[in-house]
Amino acid sequence: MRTLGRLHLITDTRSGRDTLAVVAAALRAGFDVVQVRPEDHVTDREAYDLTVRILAMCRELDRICLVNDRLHIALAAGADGGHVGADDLPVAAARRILGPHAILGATARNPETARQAVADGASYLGVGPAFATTTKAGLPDAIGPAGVGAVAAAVPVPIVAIGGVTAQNARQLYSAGAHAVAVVGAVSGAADPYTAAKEFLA
Ligand SMILES: Cc1ncc(COP(=O)(O)OP(=O)(O)O)c(N)n1
Ligand SMILES: Cc1nc(C(=O)O)sc1CCOP(=O)(O)O
Ligand SMILES: [Mg+2]
Repeated sequence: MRTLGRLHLITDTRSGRDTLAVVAAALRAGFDVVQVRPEDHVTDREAYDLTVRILAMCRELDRICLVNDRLHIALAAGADGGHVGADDLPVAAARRILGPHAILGATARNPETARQAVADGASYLGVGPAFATTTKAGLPDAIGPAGVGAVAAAVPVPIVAIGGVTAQNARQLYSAGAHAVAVVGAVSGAADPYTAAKEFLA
């Protein structure tokens, strides 16, 4: 299994932005992982086409490409793995589908669910919301760096902190024990996504 990088871009297919241009900017700036996260209304065909194009961009720069929720698309496109949460396939089922070598992320918001997800086959955990976010509705309250750190201390796999992450607050999450941060709005919603992505590298 490949080493998981420390900066993950999650695509934003909502904003009317050019998703591919944002991905290109983030990769050029040095982001290590792209998670393709099509909105629920996006058809499988559209999601597949988007994944194939983003995967090609990742392959060119030897970066990792994951697919959120839709594991059949991850498999069909030949992506490096996928990510599942509470409303998706159970982690053990996702592992069976992706096979033993794929990267499999699972959302975990506390140490107990984190331990279970790892026992079921997760190779990394998405932990959040670290800070308040408007990108996704219906999330629980932010758990802060301390909540992220509590999960990191409970499991031996990399923790990817998500939710309200900016270039300014990312350091707090790494210090708390996160291996990586995952970002939507701070890059996709920026006037200049390349400059915004570069700020994370600093
Ligand atoms: C790295 C990372 N962490 C958490 C999530 C959220 O996954 P999930 O809870 O399944 O919610 P959706 O993203 O599917 O709306 C994630 N995608 N990535
Ligand atoms: C998709 C998602 N999942 C979260 C979770 O906590 O599970 S937070 C989130 C959205 C993150 O977007 P932004 O970087 O713009 O805050
Ligand atoms: Mg999901």
